[in-house]
Amino acid sequence: MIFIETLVYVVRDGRVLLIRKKRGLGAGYYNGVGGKVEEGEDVVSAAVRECREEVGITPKNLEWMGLLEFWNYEDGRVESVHFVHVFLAREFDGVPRESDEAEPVWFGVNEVPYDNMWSDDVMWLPKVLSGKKVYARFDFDHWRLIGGQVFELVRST
Ligand SMILES: COc1nc(N)nc2c1ncn2[C@H]1C[C@H](O)[C@@H](COP(=O)(O)OP(=O)(O)OP(=O)(O)O)O1
Repeated sequence: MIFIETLVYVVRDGRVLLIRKKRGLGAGYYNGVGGKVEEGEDVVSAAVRECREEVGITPKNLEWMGLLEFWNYEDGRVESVHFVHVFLAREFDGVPRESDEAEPVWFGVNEVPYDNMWSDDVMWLPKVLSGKKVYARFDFDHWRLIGGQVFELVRST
């Protein structure tokens, strides 16, 4: 199975908005706000929709920060591939509220709870939160991280 997904990191006043995911893949972990892109939807519309659904806010002026690939293997075969577009939002409308999918929690950008997040996050999220664009690929075995590479994207002139 191949999935196109989004992750949005809302930042304001030195803090980043994460969700504690309540169900589905990664339940119990803190993560950015996001989910799967639906049929016929573009990635920005999907990112905005997920923010509205999961925490009741509308992010504005989303900044594309990179692409992550997550390859999950089971018994030596590819079980699923997830292409995840990452965005920063420095402005939003609304007040974050809890939903049946997610509990929103603000953290200082230097106090992100990496011990309670997907193990890949510490390898790329600090770069994104400091304004760097990234491409990364991570391999998992039954969703246990087994390898990965992270590249910073730079504009060539
Ligand atoms: C494996 O490493 C991952 N790390 C991080 N930081 N985030 C990940 C990883 N794998 C998936 N994600 C993110 C990407 C998306 O934002 C969500 C996918 O969540 P879900 O499968 O629950 O998607 P939804 O559309 O919200 O769920 P429904 O299918 O129930 O509507 O996780």
